[in-house]
Amino acid sequence: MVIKKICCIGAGYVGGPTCSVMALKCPDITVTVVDKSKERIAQWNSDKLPIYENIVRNGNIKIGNLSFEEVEKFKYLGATVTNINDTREEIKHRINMGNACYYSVEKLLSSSLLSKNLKVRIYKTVILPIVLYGCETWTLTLREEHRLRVFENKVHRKIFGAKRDEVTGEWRKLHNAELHSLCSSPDIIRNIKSRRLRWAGHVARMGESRNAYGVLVGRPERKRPLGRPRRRWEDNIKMDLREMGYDDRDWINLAHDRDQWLAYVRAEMNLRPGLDEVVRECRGRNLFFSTDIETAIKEADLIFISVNTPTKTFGNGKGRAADLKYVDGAARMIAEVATGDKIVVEKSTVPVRAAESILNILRANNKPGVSYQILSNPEFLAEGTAIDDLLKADRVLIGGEDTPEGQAAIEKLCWVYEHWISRSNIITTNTWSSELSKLAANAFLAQRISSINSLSAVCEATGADISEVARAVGLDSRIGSKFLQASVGFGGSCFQKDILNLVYICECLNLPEVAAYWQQVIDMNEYQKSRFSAKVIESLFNTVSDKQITILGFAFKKDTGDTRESPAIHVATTLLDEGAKLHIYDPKLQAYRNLNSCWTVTLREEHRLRVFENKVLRKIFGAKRDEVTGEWRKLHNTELHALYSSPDIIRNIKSRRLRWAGYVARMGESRNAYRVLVGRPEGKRPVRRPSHRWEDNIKMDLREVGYDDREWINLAQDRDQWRAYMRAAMNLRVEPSQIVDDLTHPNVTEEPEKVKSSITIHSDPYTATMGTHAIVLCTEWDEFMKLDYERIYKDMMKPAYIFDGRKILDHDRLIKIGFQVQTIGKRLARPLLTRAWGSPHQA
Ligand SMILES: NC(=O)C1=CN([C@@H]2O[C@H](COP(=O)(O)OP(=O)(O)OC[C@H]3O[C@@H](n4cnc5c(N)ncnc54)[C@H](O)[C@@H]3O)[C@@H](O)[C@H]2O)C=CC1
Ligand SMILES: O=C(O)[C@H]1O[C@H](OP(=O)(O)OP(=O)(O)OC[C@H]2O[C@@H](n3ccc(=O)[nH]c3=O)[C@H](O)[C@@H]2O)[C@H](O)[C@@H](O)[C@@H]1O
Repeated sequence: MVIKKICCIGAGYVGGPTCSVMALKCPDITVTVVDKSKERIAQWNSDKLPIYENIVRNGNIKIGNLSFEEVEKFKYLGATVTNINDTREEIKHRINMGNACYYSVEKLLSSSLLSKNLKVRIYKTVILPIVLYGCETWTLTLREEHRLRVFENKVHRKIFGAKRDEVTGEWRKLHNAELHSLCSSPDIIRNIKSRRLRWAGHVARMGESRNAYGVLVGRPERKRPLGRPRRRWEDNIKMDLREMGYDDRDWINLAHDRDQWLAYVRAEMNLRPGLDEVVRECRGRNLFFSTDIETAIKEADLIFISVNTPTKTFGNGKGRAADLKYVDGAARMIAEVATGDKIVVEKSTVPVRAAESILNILRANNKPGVSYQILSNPEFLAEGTAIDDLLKADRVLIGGEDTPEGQAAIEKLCWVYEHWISRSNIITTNTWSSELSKLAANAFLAQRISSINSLSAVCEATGADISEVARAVGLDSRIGSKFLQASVGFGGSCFQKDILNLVYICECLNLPEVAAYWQQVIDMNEYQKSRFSAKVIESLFNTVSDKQITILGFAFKKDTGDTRESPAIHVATTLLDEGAKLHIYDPKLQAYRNLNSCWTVTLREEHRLRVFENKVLRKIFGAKRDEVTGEWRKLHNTELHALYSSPDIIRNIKSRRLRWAGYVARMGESRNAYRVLVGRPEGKRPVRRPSHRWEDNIKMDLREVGYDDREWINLAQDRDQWRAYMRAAMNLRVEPSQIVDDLTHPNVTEEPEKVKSSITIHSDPYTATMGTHAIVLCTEWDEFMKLDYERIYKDMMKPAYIFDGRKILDHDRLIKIGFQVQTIGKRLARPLLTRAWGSPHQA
């Protein structure tokens, strides 16, 4: 049996990315990810994935005394330059030249005497330079990128030859995905982007005396013609930089630092695809997201269980043991619907010997003709770098039974991974070792953080600097430098839960000393979070009651939208308990909100309607006295929404639109309105993106409330169901609720209403810090390093405090601006305030 179909139960942080990479790298396998949550599947099937991871006009021209005739195009150093900087023609010409060269060496490329490596080298040294001549100045559009890729794929196809189809036995051309997995070097577009960046840096450093620089920074004087401006070369540069996480607009300054710029040029070449790109490439081809769990299980040869395994909140082992109810549920579902032989793979992190429980469930419900093999294949990816971790995994661990059937199942899973991971990096063990290794890996990683955090307290008490200690220790190759970054404490959905689980297992095995040893890793983390929160309160003269405090960053680490077990929750809760008013800003949680509203087509119209509504509401609720300046001011939009509890104007429109849509859908064919809805225009569609239709709006509104089936007209026939969707659309909150939910969860507070009234979520770091007494930085987002702290300082209450829980800010600069700065594991000189409070944490 070769694996043809894979099903993965659980479309979360593990299931989604893992299967996307599998689909990318295994074009011969169909991968279906199923989940019981309709909303999650709808997001995976939309453009907004549920996980965030982590580019001259008329008239003669006069220069000085010289007059130049305007021409439409001319050749300069062999490249065609046009008057409207249209590089399409030049790119076409270059591809033609490349083709001519390709045909002259075609025989070599298909020769059986030369190795594939040598042929690839011929392509890179003979053909590619001809195509890429002058590419540094190209402005690429998607169409041109496509043409260039088609050319490169043609050459690669010649080099790598045909493939015998496993099903039909016939020879066939290699698919693009197969070509990409055979070709390890960066593709032609990466090459162009990297060269373009190198040239851009060169031009930016040229200085004002040079023409090329003048063209770059100069702005044309005349009025811009109507219509969307065409993409400029500089836009390409900015887009390329943004792809690599540099979103500052002032790239010319960046280019002056040659080393930094070179790092970007190199990074461009090595940029791997993000989650969005991988999903976009595979979805609908061999990657599917669905809620039809039964069919996917029935059809699959191999089933991954990637469901969540949270800490138990009840019964035996409450607060420590892993809750296996979702794993159980998935196993029962498999037992119920499976037909034929299945390999069931535990991807979720589970306690040791969990495979046994799964097997018991499957065997107890055994049906004739069905047999199972259970494998353990834990996942080691980290959020935010999932695709990279999956593509370049240090190791893949597969545990199975030491029986011929068990070994055969291991071989089959190895075969899947061997599509992109070398065999030497695939380790096979017995099932229990594999399960324990996952818990052990997380425990070791968390232990390092707790170890360095424990020493950060010693540093603060002695004057040592934890960064220097970490560096000195980490340079010992036996220790290594990773995971030695002192912080406000580790968070995330796994470290704490997995170590608690390990502790519980040890207790059950009557190994109390081992249990106590690992428990200490968690205790140290709790101590670190409490110590940091206490430092904030103490520094603010031991009271934060009614003080405004800004929390910068709420995710448990940068580059993720996940807030599970985030240390920010601990810090925020402690401050709220002490009566503080919190203003919270997190770039990612904000971005989610922006994307949310992008789902609605006519953003401009929505904006106009909201502006109108806000004007009326402002009149109704009047002005507000500013707490800082004491002056009367207009209410901000967020304040208006907090005061106005009914659904806003857009919700109203969406709900009414759905009501009408249901009505039309039920009209029947005799009515014109119905015919307009279902009819399709006959003529050819004009070339350009089709404008959004009313029906698209309806579909989007439905998707927002979790209905992703395309057959909405059928749904509308059921009046009750339709009404339920209409109501849902009316009550959908657009505001991000994740932070509020985290802080009002019953485990966190007994007074959710009080908490809600004490927190404000901001969409901008500057409004979040306005009039605040202190800033507490909880997540190490890059954006926080680039904020305008002079501006922030001006708008804050004095003395202005910053507590850097991630050690990422330039403390000397902040102190110069006037801030009182506190961080982890280091005493900072505080020139303005010399008063001592008798605390060892105070400098
Ligand atoms: N988040 C991470 O970075 C990593 C997580 N893990 C482990 O992987 C497992 C999954 O973690 P995440 O993906 O973060 O969880 P998640 O909570 O993001 O996703 C789990 C998904 O499973 C679905 N689900 C639960 N029971 C189901 C059922 N019976 N049928 C269909 N769908 C069902 C849920 O609706 C949810 O969408 C956990 O055991 C975790 O410890 C392992 C490595 C990394
Ligand atoms: O089993 C899991 O779920 C995963 O858990 C972690 O991945 P993740 O939790 O996504 O994130 P990490 O990068 O490990 O960070 C965890 C926490 O530790 C903190 N941290 C990390 C490193 C460090 O030096 N200091 C530090 O405080 C981070 O800020 C974050 O709050 C592991 O790194 C993954 O290998 C593992 O697969």
